[in-house]
Amino acid sequence: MKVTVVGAGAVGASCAEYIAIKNFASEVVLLDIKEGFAEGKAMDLMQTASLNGFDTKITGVTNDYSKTAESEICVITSGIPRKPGMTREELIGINAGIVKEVSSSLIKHSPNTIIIVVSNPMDTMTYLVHKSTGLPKNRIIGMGGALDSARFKYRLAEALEAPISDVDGMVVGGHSDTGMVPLTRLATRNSVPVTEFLTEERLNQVMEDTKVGGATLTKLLGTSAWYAPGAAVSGLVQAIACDQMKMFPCSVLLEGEYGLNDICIGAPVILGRNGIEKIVEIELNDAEKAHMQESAEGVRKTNDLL
Ligand SMILES: NC(=O)C1=CN([C@@H]2O[C@H](COP(=O)(O)OP(=O)(O)OC[C@H]3O[C@@H](n4cnc5c(N)ncnc54)[C@H](O)[C@@H]3O)[C@@H](O)[C@H]2O)C=CC1
Ligand SMILES: O=C([O-])CC(=O)C(=O)O
Repeated sequence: MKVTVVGAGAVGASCAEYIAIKNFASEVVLLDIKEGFAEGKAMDLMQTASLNGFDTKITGVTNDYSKTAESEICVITSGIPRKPGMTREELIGINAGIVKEVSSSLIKHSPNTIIIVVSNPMDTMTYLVHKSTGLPKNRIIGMGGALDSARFKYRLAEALEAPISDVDGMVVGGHSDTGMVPLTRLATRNSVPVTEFLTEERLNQVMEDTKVGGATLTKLLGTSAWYAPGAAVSGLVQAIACDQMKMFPCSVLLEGEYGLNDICIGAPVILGRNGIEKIVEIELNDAEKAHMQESAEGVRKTNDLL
């Protein structure tokens, strides 16, 4: 299994590291536009192989797409990250051009690849890849919900004073500060709804903390996060590579599901060898449906800027 990661910056390198540590891929190609940067990151990571016990071969290349040929999965992390005080949507001006060019170059050398879009504003960048490449919808996946759900579980565990492994929960909707829809009604601690343990007020706080998870880290770090984003991408890559049929919320082109059309937005999907094997439609209550519609309006506004 050959995987290409475009962008050897914070998220791309973290993603390559987690993929290698999980030891399921034969090769990871890191590609960056900055001369020598991906080569340096790849060499540094390869020097952890004997320490971390992995056999995945990581190579770095400067903008040479011929080295990415026949990749089964390509991850796009190239583009600028936000700075404190910015929204993800403000990145569209620079990132749209990068994502369009990168996806086209990848497909030239790997026509059968599955693309995972990470660059922000992610839902709109995923939609852009759909519109500009025409790849089948099962082969274009946006990563946001897997990360947002991990942050949701972190916040739920904090509120419950429980270990994170006791907690389950999912975030759907757009990957934005206002558009995320954390499904508190369905979140559980060991199969017991968290609503049994937490007040509505505390759950609302969990919800709000989850939605601004990326902004909170951006304020602390001066740039956006990379460890959890890298780990989340590696989870999607592994589910596809190992045909795990695992369920993750991902940004996916909807055609009627959740009452939405012609939009990429976070919804639960099953990931396996063909990429998106199935979109899972769960029954939302009226409030959740309204949040999802509001979230979609936000994503559409950003899509209109393309
Ligand atoms: N979807 C999500 O959940 C998340 C998305 N992100 C997004 O991922 C993107 C990357 O973030 P970081 O890694 O922190 O940024 P970074 O600045 O550390 O790395 C980006 C890399 O992309 C490279 N690059 C720029 N143009 C390129 C091109 N045309 N071809 C190849 N490489 C190119 C740069 O040289 C740089 O090394 C940002 O847009 C950020 O907002 C970040 C975290 C989570
Ligand atoms: O916050 C950002 O800009 C990066 C991102 O998407 C995240 O960490 O959720």
